[in-house]
Amino acid sequence: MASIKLENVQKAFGNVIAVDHLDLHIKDGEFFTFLGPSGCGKTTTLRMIAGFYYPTKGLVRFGEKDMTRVPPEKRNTGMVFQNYALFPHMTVFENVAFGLKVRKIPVNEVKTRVQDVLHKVRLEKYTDRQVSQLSGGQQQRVALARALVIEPQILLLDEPLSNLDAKLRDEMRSEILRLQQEYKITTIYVTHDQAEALSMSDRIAVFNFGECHQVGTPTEIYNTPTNDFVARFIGEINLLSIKVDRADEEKVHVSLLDGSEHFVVHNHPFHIALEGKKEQLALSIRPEAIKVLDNYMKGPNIFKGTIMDVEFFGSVINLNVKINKLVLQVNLLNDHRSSNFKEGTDVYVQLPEDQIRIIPMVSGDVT
Ligand SMILES: Nc1ncnc2c1ncn2[C@@H]1O[C@H](COP(=O)(O)OP(=O)(O)OP(=O)(O)O)[C@@H](O)[C@H]1O
Repeated sequence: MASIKLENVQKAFGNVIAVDHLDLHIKDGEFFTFLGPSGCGKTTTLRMIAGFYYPTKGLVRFGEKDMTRVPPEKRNTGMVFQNYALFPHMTVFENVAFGLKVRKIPVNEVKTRVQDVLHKVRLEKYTDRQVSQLSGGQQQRVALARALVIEPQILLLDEPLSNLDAKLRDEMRSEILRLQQEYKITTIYVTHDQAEALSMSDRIAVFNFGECHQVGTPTEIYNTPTNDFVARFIGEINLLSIKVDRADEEKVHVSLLDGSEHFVVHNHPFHIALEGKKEQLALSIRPEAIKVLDNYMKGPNIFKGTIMDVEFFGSVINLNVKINKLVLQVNLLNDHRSSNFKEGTDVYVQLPEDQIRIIPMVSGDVT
């Protein structure tokens, strides 16, 4: 096992800065995910950890050891690539044994180690099968076995499930987690799929345009995104451009930019840190945090609106509710009230003040 530290890392390819100002500390045994849209620098970062690329600036450490310019074969990392990169005309055994043979491990030991790892990934019956005759999921297991057989300190997985269909992907997700827990190996998982990231990771780093926007546990990232990019990339969110009218220790009073619609927000310490920020601010609230009231109540953040459309998903119902010029998305669990929600119906909605966060907008304007 090993912890990994990236210190102020930058990687440039000519004029293209693929990764910049990157500081990360991945703990021993952690399942850590790099999440972000295509081209945001996830693979480049993974490759700097594997040693396939050296950073233009900054340091890569395993534990306290400086690994920045150590070649890949001396790093003791196991990597699984998106396209598996297996040798199609070799057998399962030969594919998995390859890395051990390169390391000049004695034949008997190679045999035992390959058999052990094939047992772990449940492929012991396929030892002599050619890789080209395996299904996608089985090939993925061979790729995992090949990475694990060298007993790496660190396991690096680059979008390992993207070539599998939805059902197999679910199966392999639990398989990867099971293996990671069994081997207790520090693992970095690259994906652009938020559901994978949320369900598998101990912690997630969210990337965009070569920069890391937030690092946190899945609940931190979902419940307390630090800006609009993270909020929008993970789950659904209502974002409204606002200005702050006044704030005291407990509450922040805000309104839309044209001065209409006032909101009261519970003052999290986080909001104080936003004072003096250059960016436009947004009020953010998840659609499932908004309540539809049975009857009108007096209180802050209660608005009369009209249902514009209703999307029925069985267990949940998504509404778009128009409040004057605003449209809010409201997601509700399907309960006894669901038949009341029809297009054109008036409803009272409440935005609970402790569920609202004010965040800076770093990626363009919203309502
Ligand atoms: N070898 C290279 N030469 C030049 N530019 C590169 C090279 N590798 C990556 N880039 C650029 O660096 C940026 C980050 O690429 P990277 O592959 O790390 O993104 P990614 O987040 O892994 O994307 P994807 O999910 O599509 O694989 C992109 O703009 C990409 O075009």
